[in-house]
Amino acid sequence: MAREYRPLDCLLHTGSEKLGLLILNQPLDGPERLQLLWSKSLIRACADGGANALYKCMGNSRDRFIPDFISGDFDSIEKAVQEYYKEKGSYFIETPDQNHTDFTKALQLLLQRVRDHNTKIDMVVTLGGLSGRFDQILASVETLYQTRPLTNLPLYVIQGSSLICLLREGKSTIRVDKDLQGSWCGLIPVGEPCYHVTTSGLKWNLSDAQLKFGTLVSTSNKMDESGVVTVETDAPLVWTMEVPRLK
Ligand SMILES: Cc1ncc(C[n+]2csc(CCOP(=O)(O)OP(=O)(O)O)c2C)c(N)n1
Ligand SMILES: O=c1ccn([C@@H]2O[C@H](COP(=O)(O)O)[C@@H](O)[C@H]2O)c(=O)[nH]1
Repeated sequence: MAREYRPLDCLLHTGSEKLGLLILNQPLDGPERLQLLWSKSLIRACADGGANALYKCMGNSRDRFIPDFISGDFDSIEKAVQEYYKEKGSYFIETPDQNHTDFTKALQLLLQRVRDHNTKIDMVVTLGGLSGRFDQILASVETLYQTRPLTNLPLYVIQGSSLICLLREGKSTIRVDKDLQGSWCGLIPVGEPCYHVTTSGLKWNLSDAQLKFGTLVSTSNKMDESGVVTVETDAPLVWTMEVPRLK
């Protein structure tokens, strides 16, 4: 059976989907997107300097946006921010391991808490991770590969006008409300080559094609007017698409 992805539904004011929300150390795209995602979330967390971003973004409303936990090696969170969220009751979890990023460790903790408390969420949305340092951008993709054995939930990473998620081997269906369709999308074989990829619903479809760096990578592709893309792949594959600005 195909896995279903509805990557942009989390950004609609309608809908009943429930989220896990993780904030990374990148500037947030403004309070509106964050408020909407926050209101749909059953668990909210920051990775280290992500707490600085939340603190700054929410300004005088920040006391209504207190994360459940903040984790990391704590080399980036500002002292005043740390004190503020401690006083407001956020749980602090130190993860000193220097072989994994704060993103990977925070996502693992979030998924662990979801499992332990039997929290019913439909997806995890991470804000940040796609801009700033190039090593961290690639590490964000790597986190999605690392986390594959831990969950079947869709994991979306969103920053600015970009979204990524990792499609598993097998069949996937991606549905996007026609009003939300952006002008570009792509299928990027970052972690390993994909030797057999077949798609429908794209302007440039693939038919049992190889996607591999040095051979073919599908960038600057477009969804057709159906709003439904199907992807069948023999290896995990990064789906990326434009995130429109929503009012
Ligand atoms: C082969 C190898 N290269 C590099 C590292 C270093 N390293 C990998 S993940 C990590 C932690 C990164 O923490 P994070 O807070 O996510 O990023 P920072 O802002 O500190 O760079 C470190 C130090 C390593 N452990 N092994
Ligand atoms: O340029 C950057 C810097 C960081 N990130 C992400 O945020 C977390 C936490 O970062 P800290 O610097 O430890 O506060 C990091 O693991 C990255 O995933 C980023 O995306 N871009």
